[in-house]
Amino acid sequence: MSSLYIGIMSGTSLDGIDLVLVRFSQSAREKTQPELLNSLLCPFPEQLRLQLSQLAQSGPDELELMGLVEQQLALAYADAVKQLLSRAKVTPELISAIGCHGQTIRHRPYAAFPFTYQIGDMFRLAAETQIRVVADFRRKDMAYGGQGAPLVPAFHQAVFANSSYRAILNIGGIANVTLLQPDHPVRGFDTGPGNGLMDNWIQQQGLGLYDKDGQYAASGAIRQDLLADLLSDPYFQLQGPKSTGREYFNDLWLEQKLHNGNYTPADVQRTLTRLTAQSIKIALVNEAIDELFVCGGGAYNQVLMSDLQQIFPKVKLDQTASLGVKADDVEAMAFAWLAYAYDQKIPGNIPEVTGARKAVVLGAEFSY
Ligand SMILES: Nc1ncnc2c1ncn2[C@@H]1O[C@H](COP(=O)(O)OP(=O)(O)OP(=O)(O)O)[C@@H](O)[C@H]1O
Ligand SMILES: CC(=O)N[C@H]1[C@@H]2OC[C@@H](O2)[C@@H](O)[C@@H]1O[C@H](C)C(=O)O
Repeated sequence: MSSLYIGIMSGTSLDGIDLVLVRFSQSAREKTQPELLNSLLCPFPEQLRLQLSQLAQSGPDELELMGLVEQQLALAYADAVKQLLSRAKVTPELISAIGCHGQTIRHRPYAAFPFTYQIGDMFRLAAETQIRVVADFRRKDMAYGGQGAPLVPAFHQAVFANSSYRAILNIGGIANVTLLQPDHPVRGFDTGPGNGLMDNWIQQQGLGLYDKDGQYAASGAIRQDLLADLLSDPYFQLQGPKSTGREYFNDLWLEQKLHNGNYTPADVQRTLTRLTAQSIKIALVNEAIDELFVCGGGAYNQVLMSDLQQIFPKVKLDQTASLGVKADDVEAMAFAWLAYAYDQKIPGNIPEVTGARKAVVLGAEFSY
């Protein structure tokens, strides 16, 4: 028995929608490797990207904007699904479900009443595609006292674990790491900023949406005083479980750190790149990892990758592509897997990772 699932991830970078078409065979309990059949990245229309970015921070009339944006987002997801199906030459009735992350617009695990919001009208997505949708994966973990993030570690364990001490590092807008240590419970947490601060900074300079291959950072120098200031944030010293978001590591956070410092824009970009690498080192300082596999868009930033190799000289550093899954596809595959896990009644969270009181099946179903 095999079944087809679609995974949809649109993450904190707001670069667009990552989709995958995956085949699962038998039960996931039998360590079946999910087979990637097709994938697609659909950039957000500019207006939608700007609105999502606006919603990720406090502003006027947020509810009205959220209502409008949720519908447009669902339509953008549906359009992307149709493109994927036509590329793969597969019809909707062959798909068991879409696992859709939705778009995080607020993540507040440390609020008096912790909450997390992923938007996108999943009923509209189901109706538009005529495929059932499994979504809203984070809130059940939170209901059991967890952070609601990160959720990918269970998938990383299912697909990437072997007999060496492996860390899987996702560098998206925010960065998160999974520690796959043989004979130990899986651990994982958000290390802090990934590409998000770098993206914001280069956008402010009017030099594009992101620092392609790290070329802009390469034109600057690391400013040690600024780096020390950035690393003085208490988040970096917190032990896991911990998670964060771009409502914390954002322009305002950076502005406060830059205050009156006299840094060239290129030096700031270079220092932010080092910040991502250095904060990952702080998180892993007591871990004798053998291998570090990187996924997420940050895997393509050559300056960041070479910083990581410099900081972890003895560790084998590579992209997850060398394990068979392209850097861009890992998160979307994880959400296809979470939908599959929902159908198989397999818990999607790991209590050691999120801090939840127990492992539970995550998600909710939206029928068409
Ligand atoms: N060629 C490249 N060079 C440098 N950076 C790149 C390149 N390609 C992508 N990126 C970076 O990767 C980002 C997108 O990464 P990704 O899609 O993994 O993030 P996300 O899934 O939105 O975020 P998160 O994992 O936090 O939810 C871009 O915003 C950009 O900063
Ligand atoms: C609340 C939220 O959307 N968190 C994201 C974000 O992006 C990276 C990091 O912060 C991670 O914790 C999480 O995404 C991945 C998919 C996760 O849950 O594992």
